[in-house]
Amino acid sequence: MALNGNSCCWIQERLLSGKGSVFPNPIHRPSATILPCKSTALSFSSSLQLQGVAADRKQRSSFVQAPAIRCVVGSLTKTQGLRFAVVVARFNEIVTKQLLEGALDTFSKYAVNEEDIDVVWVPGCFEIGIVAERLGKSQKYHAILCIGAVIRGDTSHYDAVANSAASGVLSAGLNSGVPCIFGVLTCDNMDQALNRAGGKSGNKGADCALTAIEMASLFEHHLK
Ligand SMILES: Nc1c(NC[C@H](O)[C@H](O)[C@H](O)CO)[nH]c(=O)[nH]c1=O
Ligand SMILES: CC(=O)[C@@H](O)COP(=O)(O)O
Repeated sequence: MALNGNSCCWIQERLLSGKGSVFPNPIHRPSATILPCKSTALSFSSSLQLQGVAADRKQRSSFVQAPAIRCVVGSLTKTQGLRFAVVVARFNEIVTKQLLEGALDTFSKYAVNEEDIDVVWVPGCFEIGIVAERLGKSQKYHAILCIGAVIRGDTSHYDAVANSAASGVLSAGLNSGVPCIFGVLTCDNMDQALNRAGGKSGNKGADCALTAIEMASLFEHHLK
């Protein structure tokens, strides 16, 4: 088990303090050799001698400090300088304009500068993917928010449009390397759609704007 400088110093401190060994259990000695950092090599060997002394005097109860797990998450409060494109479908505009309004309100609430937001209108959800990919590849934006509403009709056309929209947005993100957020409603009727565009079920456009901010921050502040 290779240790970093911090854990070597911790082990040295623990041994010198006589608080028992640093191995979790005498019978479970690590098979790998502990590799102390060079600066503590000599003092480390004397520490191991102390370990024997300490062990004679006290019941061994010890633990090994695992290296800290690094957690990475995008921020919702570090939006300065983040640029966004919003691709919105005109089809079912009574719904999509409310999704767009929810998204823009959220960007404003989280201090995204208006001059850092571009809105691009397309005819329908089927056209979102190719436009999102073009915007992503332009490298002008930190995230692309894709907004639309696919509402079931009398035929299976719904499935073609809904599935194409989803795969189009996914491909745009993967191909451009810029987060593309799926803010497309897929509903059985207009009531379901309106309820999710500012009605009793909230506003999916606002929700996805938050996702866009977090992903833009994750990529810009942590994954470069
Ligand atoms: N039925 C819906 C459509 N249909 C149009 C397609 O998106 C596309 O514009 C057309 O097939 C030409 O390529 N679009 C929606 O956004 N929502 C629908 O419910
Ligand atoms: C999702 C659609 O394309 C749909 O609105 C078309 O309606 P229909 O299936 O009645 O032609």
